[in-house]
Amino acid sequence: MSKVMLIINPSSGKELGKKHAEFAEGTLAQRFTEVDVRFTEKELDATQFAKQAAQERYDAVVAMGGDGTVNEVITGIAEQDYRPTLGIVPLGTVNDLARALNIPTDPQEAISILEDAPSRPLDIGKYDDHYFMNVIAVGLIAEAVEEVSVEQKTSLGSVAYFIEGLKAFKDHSPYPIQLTATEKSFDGETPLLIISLTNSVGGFESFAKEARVDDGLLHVFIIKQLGFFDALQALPKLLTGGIADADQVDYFTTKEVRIDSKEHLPINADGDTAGHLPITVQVLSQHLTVFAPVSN
Ligand SMILES: Nc1ncnc2c1ncn2[C@@H]1O[C@H](COP(=O)(O)OP(=O)(O)OP(=O)(O)O)[C@@H](O)[C@H]1O
Repeated sequence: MSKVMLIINPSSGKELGKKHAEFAEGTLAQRFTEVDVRFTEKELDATQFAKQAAQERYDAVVAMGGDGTVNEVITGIAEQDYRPTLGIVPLGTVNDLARALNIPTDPQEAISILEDAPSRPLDIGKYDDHYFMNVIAVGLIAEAVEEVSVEQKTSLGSVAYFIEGLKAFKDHSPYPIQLTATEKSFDGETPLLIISLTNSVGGFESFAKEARVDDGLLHVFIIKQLGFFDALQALPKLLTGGIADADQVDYFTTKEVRIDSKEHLPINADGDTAGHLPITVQVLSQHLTVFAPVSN
């Protein structure tokens, strides 16, 4: 007897959740004896469903939705002693965790893989009582997220955020940040600070090319003051080479970092605004297991 809970956000991405539900249920039925399908109706439903799946010792919980839905599912199981294996069917715009795990961004293909994909360990991050699976950003990205319209997001995907971010570089002075970790301290100004668990940030799969999903590390990028054209020149590196070795970037890895500011700055976690500084961010090394194709 094996049980899986399939949690679907019907509003994610292009609202394709209902269309893919039947195929997903059928595919999971090849692997598990019982498939419990739940549709979310509002914020935190996915967290509550996933928590219940952990408490009732389901073998697996599959999140079908955008990064917000996957984050909610992870939040639901992270705190539990018994944690079901996670499955992901990406329906959103960015889908960073799916990219990092080599899970196809085509929903049908991602569903097919769940029939027999092996599981592998997965790091997640924690700050205060929040969890994240991909990225924490402080600074310009928060502005960019608010400026991007739904139409831009649908037609341009992650490039829309980059364009809005570039515009914001022109209009804003950098933010005062104090950062403290065993490996490094920083007290200065930055337009953008990024802490990543995986290689894919904002849909750019080469952003943190050193990062592995189970390396037990936070990858910290402090972008130094940039002009608009410096930022534009960084684009090829973003698309292909990774930005850790760019002149305008301070990069290090750690397991825990505290970030503070004399300003009341919002933070962005996995693409959504979530709380304010100060925060202490830590990695929970290999805290979850996740179904994913055999990685390269
Ligand atoms: N039935 C629903 N109708 C509207 N909103 C919902 C529903 N169920 C859940 N939600 C909310 O939708 C939020 C966003 O969902 P999600 O991130 O999965 O999709 P998305 O925004 O389209 O994806 P992406 O950000 O990758 O483009 C969830 O955090 C949740 O609060």
